[in-house]
Order: sequence, then structure tokens, then C-alpha cells
Amino acid sequence: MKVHGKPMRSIWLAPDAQAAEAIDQTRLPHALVTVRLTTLDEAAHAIRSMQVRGAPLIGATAAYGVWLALRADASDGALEHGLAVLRGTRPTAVNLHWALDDMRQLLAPLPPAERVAAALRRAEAISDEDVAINRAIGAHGLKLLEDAWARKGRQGRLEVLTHCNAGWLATVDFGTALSPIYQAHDAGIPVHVWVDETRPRNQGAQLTAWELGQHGVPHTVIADNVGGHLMQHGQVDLCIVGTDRTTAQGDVANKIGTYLKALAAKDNGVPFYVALPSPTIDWTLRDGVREIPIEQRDGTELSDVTGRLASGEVATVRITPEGSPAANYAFDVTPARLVTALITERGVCPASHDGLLSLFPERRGRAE
Ligand SMILES: CSC[C@H]1O[C@H](OP(=O)(O)O)[C@H](O)[C@@H]1O
Repeated sequence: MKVHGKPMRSIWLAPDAQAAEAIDQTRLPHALVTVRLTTLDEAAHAIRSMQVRGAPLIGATAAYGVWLALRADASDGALEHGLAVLRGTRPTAVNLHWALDDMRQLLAPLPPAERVAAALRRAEAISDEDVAINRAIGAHGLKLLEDAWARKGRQGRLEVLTHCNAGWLATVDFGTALSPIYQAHDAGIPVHVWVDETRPRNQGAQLTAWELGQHGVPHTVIADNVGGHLMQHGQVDLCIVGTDRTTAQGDVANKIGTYLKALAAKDNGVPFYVALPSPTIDWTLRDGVREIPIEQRDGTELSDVTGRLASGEVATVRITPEGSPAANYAFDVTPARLVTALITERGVCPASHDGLLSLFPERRGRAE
């Protein structure tokens, strides 16, 4: 996407080809800072600390992380160590595990001398594939937004609510949930986005709002608990969110609070869509509530808030009493029954096993 008019991805090969570079998302929206990743540990830290975040971007970063590990040591032991370190960074986004399995399947059979070049080629291919997938999700999602706009008589604004950040910052480019919104905006549909702030890491307030502003998409930041009220008053035409892991039955793991938004949407007859790139489908799982691992992060992400002072200085302040414990669950699971449809790169389908198999028939009968 463009930043100050200049095309940009969220992660890229450094011009000297000796590192990966990425936008440090912990510095947005107050500063646009690039972080240079030269080692396995720097790549792992970038994922763990959420300098890079979002399921597809986590997968791409992990692929570059394997390349960085092998640049230092291309032995079997170093490959396995690198895969293990990266696999241990964050548990919920299945793209991380898909990308690492993909890299291992490619690299383990190769002679060490061939591994570094092959790893970089694959990391770049994974990034390019993500961009193509997200463009396609945008095109399929655009049709849903055009239909919603037509149903509304093309009057006023098309009101879309989104949760967290599933924009181009959460991917290599274009985003998943925001991709149809960008394409609708560019097609001249007067779309307006209600942006859930998404406590505690504020991916909506700090990242989605920044992205939409950069592209000129009208939006309003709201507290996480406002969405149900807006839906009750007819101010939301549809919801569209991303996902970190979706089961073969269509249960959707996404940022904490997504489930509550889906319940409000169901209660108010508001369509609830999930933008789902295929590397985010976990074909091995059926019951998402029972089986998807939910990341718990440090309580200081809840007790502390970082922002910019009037002086322009960025500071962190504590908002909870000293000694009050904080529980920081990072994801929840929305059962398929609350999902209107899944928007994949191959088209739109019901949130069900048959729905997914209709778009991915090659998965029928495979023992996962
Ligand atoms: C397109 S994946 C975006 C997905 O990832 C986010 O989680 P996090 O910011 O913790 O990496 C959130 O669940 C988004 O919907």
C-alpha cells in the first residue's frame, strides 16, 4: 500500500540483501520506523514483541527468520533450532506453523550449501503469494460490499465495522479484512469504517486508523464496547474481520472481542464476514473453542498504556492500581454458526466443512 504516496510493504528484503526489514508496528501511529532483522533472534523478537504482527505477516517473518538462521549456520541442527525458536514465539496464528512446516519440508532434504539461497527464495515467494491471496480476497469481498451497497439503495454511506487490524500491516500487503474495503473505496463506494480500538494493544486505534487514514478511507475510532449499540441503531451494514486460525468446520480464532461482536451482529441481523486466506485454515482441527490454543500475554499490556504527550514525547503510563493482577487473553473463538460467510482467495463460502471443501476440493478425504 502507499505511505505518504510511496508504495510500501510491511516486510521486505533489505537493499543489501543481508537482512530483512519491516515496519516496527509498536512505533505506529506516532512514528514510521523500520526495524532491520539480521539474525534468528531478532526475527523471533520481532514476532514475540509484535513489532510485526498479524497471522500472514507472522508467517512471512518466520520464513525470513529461517533464512537468517541458516545464514549463520546451515547445518541440520541449526535448521531444527531455528524452526523451534520461531515456533515458540506465538501459539495462535497457524500461519506461523504453516510457514515453518513449509520451510522445513523444502530445506531439510537439501545439502546445507544450497539451503540459504533456497530459504530466501521461499521466504520471498511466501510473501508474494500472500500479496496475491489478499488481492483476490479483496476482489471477492468487493462483490459482497457492492451487493450490500445496492441493498441499501446506494444511499448515504456503506457502514462497515471491523475489529483489530487485519489490514496491510497484518499481512505483507493489501490486508485481508481491509482489502475489500480498500477496493470498495477505490471503486467509488462511499464506505465508512467503524474501527474498534481493540484493547489492550489497540491495533484498531493505532494501526487500522493509521492505515485507513493513509488511504483516505473515512473512519471513526470507537471503544470496543460500542459496536453492539451501533448495530442496535442500524448504523452497521456489515462486519468484516480477519482471523489467526480457522478450523475445517469454520470456527474462527481472532483477536479477543471478536466473538462478542459476532454475538451482537447475530442478535441484530448484521452480516458478519471473515476474510480468510487459505494458509490460515487449520485443516487438522474441528472444534475451535476446544482445540485452538489461545495466547495469554503479559498483564502489563493491560495495566500500561503508551501514547504521545502534548510535548510530542511518547510515554508509557500505568492505568491500574499497583498490585492489581491483569489477565491478558489475546484471542477468542467465534463458532461457525455466528459467521455469515468466509471470504477466501478462491471465493466466498459458508463457514462450514462442506463450504470450505467446495472451494478447496483437494482437501476432501485427506487425513490431516
Ligand atoms: C490478517 S491476520 C490479523 C489478525 O491478527 C491479529 O492478531 P495480532 O495483532 O495479535 O497479531 C488480529 O487477530 C487480526 O485479526
